[in-house]
Amino acid sequence: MSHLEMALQYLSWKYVAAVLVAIYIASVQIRRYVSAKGIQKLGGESPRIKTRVFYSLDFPFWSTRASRNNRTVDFFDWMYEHTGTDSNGTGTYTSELHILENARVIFTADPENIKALLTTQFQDFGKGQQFHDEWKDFLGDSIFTTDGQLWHNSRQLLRPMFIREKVADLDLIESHVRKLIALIGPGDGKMVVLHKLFFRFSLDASTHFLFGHSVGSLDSEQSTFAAAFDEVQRVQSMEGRLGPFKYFQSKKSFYDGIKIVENFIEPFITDALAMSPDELESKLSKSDNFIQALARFTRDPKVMRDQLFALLLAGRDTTASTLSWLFLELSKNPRVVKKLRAEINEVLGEGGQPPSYQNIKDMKYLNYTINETLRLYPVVPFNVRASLIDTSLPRGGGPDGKGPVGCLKGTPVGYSTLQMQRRRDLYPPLSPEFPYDPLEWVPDRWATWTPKAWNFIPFNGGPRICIGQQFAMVEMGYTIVRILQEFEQLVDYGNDRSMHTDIILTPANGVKVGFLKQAR
Ligand code: HEM
Repeated sequence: MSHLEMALQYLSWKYVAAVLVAIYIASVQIRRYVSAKGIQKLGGESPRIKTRVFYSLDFPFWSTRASRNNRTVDFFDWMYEHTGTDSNGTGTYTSELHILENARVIFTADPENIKALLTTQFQDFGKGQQFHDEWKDFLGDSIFTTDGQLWHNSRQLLRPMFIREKVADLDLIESHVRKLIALIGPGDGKMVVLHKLFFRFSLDASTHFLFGHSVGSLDSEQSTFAAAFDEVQRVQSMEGRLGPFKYFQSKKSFYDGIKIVENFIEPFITDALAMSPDELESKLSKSDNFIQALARFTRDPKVMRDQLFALLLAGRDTTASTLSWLFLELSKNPRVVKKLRAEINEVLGEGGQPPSYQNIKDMKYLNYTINETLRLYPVVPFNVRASLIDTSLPRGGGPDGKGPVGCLKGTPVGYSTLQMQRRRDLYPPLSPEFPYDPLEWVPDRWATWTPKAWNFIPFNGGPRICIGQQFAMVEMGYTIVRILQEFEQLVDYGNDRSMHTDIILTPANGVKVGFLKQAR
């Protein structure tokens, strides 16, 4: 007879259960006490977000509901306001949630803290193990999911693919822009569901750039590849929001989607690996495709698969979504369309000549327009890092919020560029010299205003700054120029500016625009 069975002869089950519960509660209290002491030593806590239910179990419900209703920004505003922050500059834009027995998540929209996360304390914060584990089925050990040496290797591997000659391969983009313009139609003002076309366009351009072969989604509306990739992203993003409840979500469609994308990519990897390093070297040229270039640096198909998935995610929806927001705003701002067209005609003449890389770089108003879109609608609106060691964030802790915030190893820190770039207190006060409301889309503000360092970071900053920034700016600039060379005026079919936040920020109700060849 075991000791437990002997003890049970003398004790009732109720008694044992009560003792176990007491032990559990005591252990939770002890762990909380130890954590609190550790946090105090490193800095302090930021203001706590209070929810209605025990252990904040209702938080995942509220955040998921806000996302479903396209109210994520309001939800985050509520989070900060209810912990003493407002848009006049009161408070710290840093607060924290204590969830379950002893888990803690910090949220911040403070440029000082974001700078620490991304650059000054780069060694202290990274993607972290939990992020890696949550994303590994999708993005494997790619540049997006790793830290330290593994990340560094990926960055080294991918850097040569973004050299200027690759970035400036405008012929590749032109072939897809032509199809896009053909689908926009004859310029009779009829409604075009533009965001869908942009997503198809950027998928074609990205797959062409990455695999040397476009999936041709502009050729046929029903693209299995696009639907599969969208579904994988949807489930992945939902998982982050559901927190501890993620295990109740079915992931069948997620794994099916991954299989479809893998089956598409696999033959290209096999072909590239079938070439010897010498063959690949001799093929090296501007028209070399990305996979072949990658195969000169790695012969591991898994490494190639992971990096290609990461780049597909990074390169496709980001540019499509930014273009969607930009044209949504253009449809409401005919004055900006006129100014853009005037600049295009001044640089390229009225004959519709395609712009060069340098032309795009030199068009000031075009770049203001893209930057203004990335300011108000940064396509990666929320992001996360985790402390890799016991450390602290510089601001938001202590009674006045000016002290550091202690972060024990493994603490997730969510940061939001969207929230930060919309903070009124980070802009000059409205005046006759600066009449531009920060919450309005006005490209002209860039002529007289330069954001302070770390107040505008749509591509992130520091060592992990977006590797595709130049590629994206050129692809978007080129596309805008080509469309506006073709059409003189846009018609707004009742677009609204509500925002949907999945992994990226998209117009919640799409973008419906008419195009006119000649202004009415
Ligand atoms: C409007 C367009 C784009 C925006 C706003 C954007 C923004 C960003 C942001 C915010 C990050 C940081 C993510 C993080 O560290 O958590 C990032 C990383 C990255 N982006 Fe972009 N991106 C854009 C387009 C592209 C394109 C076109 C490519 C490639 C074809 C690309 C490739 C990457 C890669 C590889 C990383 C990871 C860098 C690293 O961790 O070292 N991006 N991007």
